[in-house]
Order: sequence, then structure tokens, then C-alpha cells
Amino acid sequence: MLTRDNTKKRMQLHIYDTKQQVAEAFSKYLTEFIASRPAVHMALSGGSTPKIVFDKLATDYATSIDWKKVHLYWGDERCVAPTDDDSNYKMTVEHLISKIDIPEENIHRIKGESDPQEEAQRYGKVLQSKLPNGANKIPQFDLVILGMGDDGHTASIFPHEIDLWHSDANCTVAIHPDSGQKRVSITGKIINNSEAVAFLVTGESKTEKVQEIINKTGDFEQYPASLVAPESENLHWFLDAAAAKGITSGKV
Ligand SMILES: O=C(O)[C@H](O)[C@@H](O)[C@H](O)[C@H](O)COP(=O)(O)O
Repeated sequence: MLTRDNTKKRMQLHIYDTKQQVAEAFSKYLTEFIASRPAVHMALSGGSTPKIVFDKLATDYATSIDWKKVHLYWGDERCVAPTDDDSNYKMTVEHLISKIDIPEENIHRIKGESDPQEEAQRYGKVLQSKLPNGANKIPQFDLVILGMGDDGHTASIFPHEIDLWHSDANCTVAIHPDSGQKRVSITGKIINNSEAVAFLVTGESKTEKVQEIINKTGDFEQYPASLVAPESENLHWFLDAAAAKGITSGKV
């Protein structure tokens, strides 16, 4: 494991040869993380990368984790019905929730079928009421799991709307730059207030942005993923060799 200082905050890099090894390593990390706490409130990422991790958790780790003490939230959701193939909730049900013994009341989905602005407000209140909040009164996740898009977006904060990261709101409405699809997303104040943050990033298409963000080169400051710097300094990047290819050995 490499450790390096970046954006004035420390981060831990976990680099493995294959996507499968990333899934195994993250599943081990999550199992230990959950075992060490009486309850865990964690936000899941969407997209395709989590599928291999959720499949691993739902098979090899289904009984190693006490899912009754785990509360699942989402870092973002597409504004579609929960039955839509684009729904992050649907993907999570298919690859994880339908295969583990987790109480229904522990699932706190973003309602993609609702009016986006109303849902962003509602979900922001859910976080405020269900998550512990520290002295700063900001809801605090135990763990936020994030992916990163090829353009350096994370959750659903995209480069063309990077100001949404700095919103005072807990949740915001974003628009996908290509499809125009609306999304509900948690904001930077929530992500950086989390006790721990773990990126799951794999594949050649992520190499360039990972390189710029970790090495702090190029236009890294324009990528929302570069703004992830939790106050806790408990930031982990789980990467396969393809995504990590451009990381200079540098000072670690
Ligand atoms: O709703 C989403 O799409 C995600 O939450 C988003 O932030 C995702 O993590 C990245 O776009 C990476 O997606 P892939 O894993 O599909 O590359």
C-alpha cells in the first residue's frame, strides 16, 4: 500500500493488478470496517464499477458481514424509476441487496422517480435526521464509496457544474453533460465530512484523470474527484493497474 500527501491531506493508494483483486481487497476492507463498528451508515456509488464488488460481497462475504447493522444510502441517483435499467438502486438490488440478509428499513434510496428538486431536499433531510452529525451539524457518513467518471466527475458532480460541489445543501440536482439526464447527488460538504471515503476506480479509461488527480498535474483542479479530501484524512483509492498506470512513484 502506498501512502502519499495530496491536496494537503493524506490518502492511501491500494493498487492491484486486476479488477477482481480490487474487488477482493475492498471487500476485505469493508468487512473489517463494518466489524469494527456497532452500526455503519454508508453511501454507495453507482455506475458499473461497483457491480464486481457487490457480486463479491453478495457471495464470498454474504455471511461474513452482519448486514443488520449496515444502513445503505446512495451518493447519487439518476432521476429515473427504480425499475429503470439506469437506476443505481436497481443495480444495487440486483447485485447485492437481493442476495444479503439486510432489513428493508436499512435501505434509504434516493427516489429517482420523484421531482428532482423536491427529492434533493427530501434526501437532504433524511441524511440530517438519520446520520450522526458532529459539532459542525453536518450529517456524517461512516463511509462514502465513490466512483470516478472518465471526465473526473464523482457522485454526480460533473466538471461543467463543479460549483455544485460547494453547495450549502446536503444534496443537489445535477445534469449529465452528455445525456442531459437529471441526477440527485450528495455534495462536497457531505463527502468531505465522512469518517472515511473509498474510491473504487478501474480500467484504462480512468488512467489520465487518476494520473492528474493523484499527481496534481494538468487540469486536476477542474475535476470534482480532485476535491475529495475528507477532514478525517481517511481517504482510500482502490485502483487496478490499468487505472493507476500514470501514477508517478514520487514521494509516498
Ligand atoms: O451514478 C453514477 O454513474 C455514479 O455514481 C458515478 O459517479 C460513477 O461512479 C462514475 O460515473 C463511474 O462510473 P463507472 O463505474 O460506470 O465507470
